[in-house]
Amino acid sequence: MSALLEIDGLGIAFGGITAVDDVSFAVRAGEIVSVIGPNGAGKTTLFNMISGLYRPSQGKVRLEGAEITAMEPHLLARRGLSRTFQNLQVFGEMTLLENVMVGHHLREKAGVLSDLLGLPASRQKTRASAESALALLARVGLEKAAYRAARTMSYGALKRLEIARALALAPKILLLDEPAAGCNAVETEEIDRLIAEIARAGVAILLVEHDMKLVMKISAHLVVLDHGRKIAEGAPAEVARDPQVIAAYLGQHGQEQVLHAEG
Ligand SMILES: Nc1ncnc2c1ncn2[C@@H]1O[C@H](COP(=O)(O)OP(=O)(O)OP(=O)(O)O)[C@@H](O)[C@H]1O
Repeated sequence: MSALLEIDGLGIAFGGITAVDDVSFAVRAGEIVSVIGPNGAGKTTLFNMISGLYRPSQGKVRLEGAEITAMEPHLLARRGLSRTFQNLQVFGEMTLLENVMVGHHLREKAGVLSDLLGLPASRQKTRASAESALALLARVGLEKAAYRAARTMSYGALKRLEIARALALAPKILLLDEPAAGCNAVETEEIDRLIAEIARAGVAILLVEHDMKLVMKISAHLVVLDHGRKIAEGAPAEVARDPQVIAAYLGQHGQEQVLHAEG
């Protein structure tokens, strides 16, 4: 099976300091790949390059064989790559449904102007996107709260809302930056199940996450960064036994979680 997303020698420097250096790996369709590493290793910077927020100073990104390096995020979304952010990016005063519809609109061909003018085609389109937004909320277990303001929801629910909004772009690959950060154990379990379900439906997932229990349980493949460089990659069990990875990141605690997740 050929790769869906190819990261080829990607790197970037800020003011002469290299944040990410010559990182390469691939993600196949429907596969869950996680990028792990200590704080400041370059994980979010890598995501920002892949998702078109930063222009890399070296290397290329390809989606389905076509080069997409430094392409604007809305064009990437149309090609099937969407992402969530480490910090919540929801609109508190809007309902959950409206929050998802904002994501859906990015994918629509008709412009904002026809919406503002309230043209019939646009009204029909709005109805259609409300229906699909409701279906997406159901997919993340939030359909009962569709008409509640986002600010009234728990943190874990809002993390799932963000995933629903990213799914509104009908991605082939979804980049999730710390989807379980700040979540309690129950919320993390829900996120864990949701990610696995999305991947089963054929959407590839590229994940940055510090919760090693979650990472080890759901990932097919791990990429380990340290000081901007890839120091290891492979199956979770393999990576967990790599002395360099243990020294740089996992330590004894993380390794125990891996062995536990395997068992
Ligand atoms: N816009 C920027 N300007 C300058 N330096 C930056 C910028 N973005 C990131 N960096 C630097 O790049 C390095 C990698 O940071 P990054 O946030 O990617 O790490 P991370 O692995 O995501 O860390 P964490 O786990 O804490 O989220 C850090 O030294 C950071 O200070």
